[in-house]
Amino acid sequence: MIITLIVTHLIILAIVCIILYIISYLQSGKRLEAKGRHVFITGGSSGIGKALAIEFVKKGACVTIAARDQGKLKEAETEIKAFIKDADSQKVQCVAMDVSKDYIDVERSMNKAESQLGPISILINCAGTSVSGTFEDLPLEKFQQMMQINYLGSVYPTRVVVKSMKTRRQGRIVFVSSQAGQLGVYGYTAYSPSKYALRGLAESLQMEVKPYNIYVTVAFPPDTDTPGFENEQIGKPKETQLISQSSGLFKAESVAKTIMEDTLNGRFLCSIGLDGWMLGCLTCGMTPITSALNGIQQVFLMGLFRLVSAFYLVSFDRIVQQCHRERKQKEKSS
Ligand SMILES: NC(=O)C1=CN([C@@H]2O[C@H](COP(=O)(O)OP(=O)(O)OC[C@H]3O[C@@H](n4cnc5c(N)ncnc54)[C@H](OP(=O)(O)O)[C@@H]3O)[C@@H](O)[C@H]2O)C=CC1
Ligand SMILES: CCCCCCCCCCCCCCCC(=O)[C@@H](N)CO
Repeated sequence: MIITLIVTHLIILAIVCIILYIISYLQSGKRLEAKGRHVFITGGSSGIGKALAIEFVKKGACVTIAARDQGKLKEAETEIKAFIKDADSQKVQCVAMDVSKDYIDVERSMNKAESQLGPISILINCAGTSVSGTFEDLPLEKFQQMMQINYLGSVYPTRVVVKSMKTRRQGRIVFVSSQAGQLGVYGYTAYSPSKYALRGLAESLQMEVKPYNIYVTVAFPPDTDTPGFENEQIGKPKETQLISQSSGLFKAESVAKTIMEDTLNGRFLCSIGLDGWMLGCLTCGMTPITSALNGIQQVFLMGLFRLVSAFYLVSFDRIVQQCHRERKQKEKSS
């Protein structure tokens, strides 16, 4: 009796695995080799973007980094060039542009980069910034600024490359969201929505461009030790700090390695770390199933992770209550 039960379960499990394997095979792109490709990275002069540039150069790619500050760009360019393997075929260059202001300017800068290093095969939208504070304390302009830089600043560069990627029937487009684009966090009422928006964009765009052999990846990094992260600490509410800490602090290099691998493998969802993996399974929704292993994990673990999330939510609630009490006490004593 027990043996029949076990065998039946194993058969069902095997069938689920086979189905998910077939689905993932149909949905993911074939691996793209980075060697010789032109990789365009916005926000490539610092933090995660710079680490990505280094990883791609190590793989033999040609890289353009884009950001606003020319001085920082030049410094990063020199740093990245030190990782070049084949000086004859590999080039690294930088372009100064603001991803969020003027579409025509973005288009002009990117076309110029393409005239030098060839058509862009991989676009990484990494330029972004964050702001934290309570909803009523955040200046209203910040809500607009976050959407302008983090969301529209990814729409514009993507608009520039899609047409030529479609014609060439090849390409990868990456959006760097955040774990704060998977769950709302105290203090991130302006930042979180701009990162959630990227996922909506990524899902819709993937459906449109798949017939052209273009694959979209959306990455959800946790706190990562970068100049941007350091800046963000100033004025960050204690609640935001403590809640974010639950998924740890990662190195830009390891975040970049994971993003690069998932991009080259044509994976839609890219999670970093153990909590990132759990969050990815829990919030996968209707995202394309591009890895059989991920699909199987999602099917079998989603319910369990919902239970795990309840414990996290209780601990977040405690943090908020505790900070609230502390603040009240401070107000009283002053
Ligand atoms: N570090 C973290 O904890 C996490 C970061 N992220 C996301 O990862 C991305 C990179 O973050 P991180 O490496 O920490 O950031 P950094 O602040 O270290 O680097 C940001 C980069 O983006 C560029 N940039 C910013 N605004 C613009 C703009 N308007 N136009 C062009 N370039 C711009 C900056 O250069 P310049 O100022 O010269 O323009 C810089 O090169 C961001 O989108 C961030 O939201 C997600 C999760 C966690
Ligand atoms: C099964 C359920 C598991 C749940 C795990 C939950 C962990 C949530 C932590 C929230 C982290 C938010 C980090 C934002 C980082 C960021 O974007 C800024 N640093 C930008 O600069």
